[in-house]
Amino acid sequence: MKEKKRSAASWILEWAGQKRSAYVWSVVLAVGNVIFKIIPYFIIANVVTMFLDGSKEFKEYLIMAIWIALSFIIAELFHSLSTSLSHKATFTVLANIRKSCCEKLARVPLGYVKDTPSGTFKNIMVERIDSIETTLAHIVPEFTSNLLAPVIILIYFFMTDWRLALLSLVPVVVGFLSYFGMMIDYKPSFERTVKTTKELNDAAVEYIDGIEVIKAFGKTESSYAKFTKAAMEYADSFISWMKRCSIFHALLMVVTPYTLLTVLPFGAHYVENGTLTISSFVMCIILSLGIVGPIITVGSYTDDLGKISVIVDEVVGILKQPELKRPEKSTAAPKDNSITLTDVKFGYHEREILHGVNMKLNAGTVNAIVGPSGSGKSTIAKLIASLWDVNSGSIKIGGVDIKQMSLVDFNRKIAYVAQDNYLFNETVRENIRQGNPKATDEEIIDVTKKSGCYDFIMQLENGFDTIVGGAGGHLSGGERQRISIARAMLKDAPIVILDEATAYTDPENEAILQNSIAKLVAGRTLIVIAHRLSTVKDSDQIFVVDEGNIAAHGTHEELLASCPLYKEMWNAHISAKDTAKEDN
Ligand SMILES: Nc1ncnc2c1ncn2[C@@H]1O[C@H](COP(=O)(O)OP(=O)(O)OP(=O)(O)O)[C@@H](O)[C@H]1O
Repeated sequence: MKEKKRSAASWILEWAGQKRSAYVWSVVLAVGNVIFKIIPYFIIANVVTMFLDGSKEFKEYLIMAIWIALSFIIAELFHSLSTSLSHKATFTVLANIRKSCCEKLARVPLGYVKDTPSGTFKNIMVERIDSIETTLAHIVPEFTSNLLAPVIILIYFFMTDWRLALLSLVPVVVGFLSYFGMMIDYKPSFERTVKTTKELNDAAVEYIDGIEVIKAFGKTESSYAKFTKAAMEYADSFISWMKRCSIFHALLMVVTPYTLLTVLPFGAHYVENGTLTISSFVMCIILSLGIVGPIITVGSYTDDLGKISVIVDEVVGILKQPELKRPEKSTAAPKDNSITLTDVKFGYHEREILHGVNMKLNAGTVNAIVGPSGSGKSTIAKLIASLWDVNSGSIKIGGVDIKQMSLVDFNRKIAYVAQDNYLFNETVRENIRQGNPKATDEEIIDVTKKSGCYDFIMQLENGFDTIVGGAGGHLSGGERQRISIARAMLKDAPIVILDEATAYTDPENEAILQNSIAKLVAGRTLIVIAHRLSTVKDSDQIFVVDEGNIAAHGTHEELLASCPLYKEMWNAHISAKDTAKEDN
């Protein structure tokens, strides 16, 4: 059955959580504000009537003036209390939306995050969520009060003189029609601006991320063509929308305020023919002036309500993404750290990449995955690391399907180091500490000594306190990899996956690193993906992947004897090494 679409308001109330009552109180106070804002209209009408009746009592006029002043003060008090409460609730809503999005991104398959340009998430989670702050904080009290005020005034207006009350609505109706004209294709127009804004963001992020390549290839002009095109479309989406709305908007702003256009001549006529008293006429003029302002304000908020609804839809779009299917609590505990893949099939999109992979990795052994580029090695590693879910088949750790394990328990089991592991723009020390937030400074130093990166860290400008730059940009590729390995080692997980984790390291350092890795992972289940076959030839077991299938597995010697593809790759590797030596 198709799930019923929830309204933006119900989502907002959910995100408001404990602060929901603040919104309720904000509305109650806003109603109080309306009542005290309307009272002066009646007092003024009363004053005019008194004056027309010939009253000359100064004291009475003074009391009326004091009541008017008091009403305004009380109305203002209610208003500020109301907006302050709605602001508190709104900041909770914004914080909760962002928290939910962040938590969600950690639970969805990596593919969804990777396939979406990072500018899109940033735009939704920062700018667009921010953009609803003012509206949301003001809309609750002010929309209520501005909607309620004209209704109360109109009821009184109809009781005073229904003919003038109806006539006063003529310009308001024209205003409403103009407003509906403006709103006819509000949703698609606004969605187009949202789309072009996203594209502009993505183009900007891509341009900045790729600036190194752009400069290196001298493509500055042609590469910002995409950005310029996005900027033009962004501008066009707003301009064409504004053009279409401008006539309706002008009508709305010009006609709506003129309730007097009908009330004055007809009122005068009714006084003339004796069907309306002068004091009622004055009252009607004052009431007609009181209707317009709030109606225009309500009109402007409906536009904001539309925006909020589109932004809530975008956030819900993220929150509704299918998650990795994992229980909150593990339903079984692995008996050891062996890994078994049974008939695993997987594709990133429609195209199947792995066509029924079977592997058995014994606990505490060193296992290598080798094969031609694009054959599916990293995909196997990522599936074992649970970054994606298999399409069919199963992956078991110690006899337990990883889908039966909670993400927390699973994460304790595995340390995964990729070729380009992300480093945060923090100190070297804090980046390594992410492997184990409870680690002491001594433990961090110890792991860097064991993984052979202590010396180079000490040579950095501020040693362990050196800030590594965005994505580790202040460090070389090899340095980033070594820090990533130290971070993974600090995690002390029983299963370690190294996916081309030493690819950027020079041969001399690679030997040191391999040595330290061998010591550090002793007793753990290790999976290594490497192009340099000499670094994995001593593995307990080597799996040869070819076009998404396991072509063969065994030790180096066994594969040399039985697997032509492995033999070919080995020979190519040896001759490349020899050529490199000769060149030196
Ligand atoms: N996120 C992705 N979306 C779509 N296709 C992908 C994605 N990642 C990898 N692929 C495709 O899946 C196939 C296997 O890729 P994979 O990275 O597993 O190969 P690999 O053997 O590790 O290659 P290499 O040795 O070059 O790193 C390739 O054809 C690749 O283009």
